[in-house]
Amino acid sequence: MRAAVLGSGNWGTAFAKVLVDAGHEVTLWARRPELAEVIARTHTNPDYLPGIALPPQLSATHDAAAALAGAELVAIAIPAQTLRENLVGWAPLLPPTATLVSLMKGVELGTAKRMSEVIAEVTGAAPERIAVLSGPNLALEIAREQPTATVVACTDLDRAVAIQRALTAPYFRPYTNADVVGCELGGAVKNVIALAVGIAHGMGYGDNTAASLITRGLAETSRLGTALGADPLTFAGLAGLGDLVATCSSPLSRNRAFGTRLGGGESLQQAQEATHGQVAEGAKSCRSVLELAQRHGVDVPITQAVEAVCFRGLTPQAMLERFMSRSVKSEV
Ligand SMILES: NC(=O)C1=CN([C@@H]2O[C@H](COP(=O)(O)OP(=O)(O)OC[C@H]3O[C@@H](n4cnc5c(N)ncnc54)[C@H](O)[C@@H]3O)[C@@H](O)[C@H]2O)C=CC1
Ligand SMILES: O=C(CO)COP(=O)(O)O
Repeated sequence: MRAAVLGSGNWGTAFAKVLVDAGHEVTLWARRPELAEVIARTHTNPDYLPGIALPPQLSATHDAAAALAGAELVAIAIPAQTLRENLVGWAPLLPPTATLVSLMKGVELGTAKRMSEVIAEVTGAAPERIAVLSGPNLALEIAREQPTATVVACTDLDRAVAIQRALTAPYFRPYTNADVVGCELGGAVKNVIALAVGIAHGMGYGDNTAASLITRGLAETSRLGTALGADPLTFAGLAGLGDLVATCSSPLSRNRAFGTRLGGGESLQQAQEATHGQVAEGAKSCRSVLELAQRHGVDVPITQAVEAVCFRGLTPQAMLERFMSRSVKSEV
């Protein structure tokens, strides 16, 4: 199969390697011509995955038309909030029958749309042609070929199975799921919960606090997802609990690290500067996830508090006090 991966940051680059290792002909698109040149010449991506040897068969280009020509699978891994503007340019170049796979974990600001919804809207592609990949997929671990499971979600299950087969590599094991809404929401909301866990970690709190936030974060994600039509069981799976645990526990997570900075007393701007251009999606998607929840009348206290820390001057200390002083209730 011929595949294009649009976005050569951490995940786009690692995912392109998975595709090559699964036996495909892959071209990686980089926004900056100089990065495309370095990847093509050195078979490394020093800006995002230093020390990782990329397969020499992996092509890299700054020319989106060249990357997309003849592609049967197009995977997109750019910051969620830049998807719409980029897709407008890419849409005329997309092969008409290609499967479009979102690797992104965010909800669009302003519209509160999921990434697959933005793809459908801008490209006009039928939902059956659009798939979502989600799960506990820290890019660096996958680039290091550490055994990892993932989920391919598509409303067209035959297509999900075809993608699953195409992506299977010795260290990468995809499962299928027809619940696109649940898989996408699981991925987007866990970034917000990881910010909360990071904030608590930055304040010096330990594993009880983290596990409490993870578990109640999962409850909040399930509540929102169910209200939006997702299958509640999805949140017990890789795109729910799996990704939440990986992201909230790992020092590799940009969202958790971002939260740790906030909890340690840094401002939003300071934390943003420290990411060196790498994306911490939750710091933006907390606003669109909150909007989505408010539209559907769903209580999302952790998301609401994270949004307030990021944008309304709530202090980390006041955030934790707010959680602990909520009215007592039954767990389920
Ligand atoms: N890094 C990871 O472990 C995983 C990331 N994801 C998701 O994948 C998406 C991409 O994440 P990463 O690759 O990690 O991000 P990253 O920050 O490592 O790389 C982002 C890439 O997008 C490019 N970019 C930045 N602004 C752009 C713009 N305006 N237009 C076009 N390209 C632009 C950057 O140059 C870079 O190549 C995010 O939604 C993230 O949540 C999902 C699973 C795992
Ligand atoms: O989505 C991820 C792991 O599944 C990566 O999380 P971060 O974006 O927080 O690094």
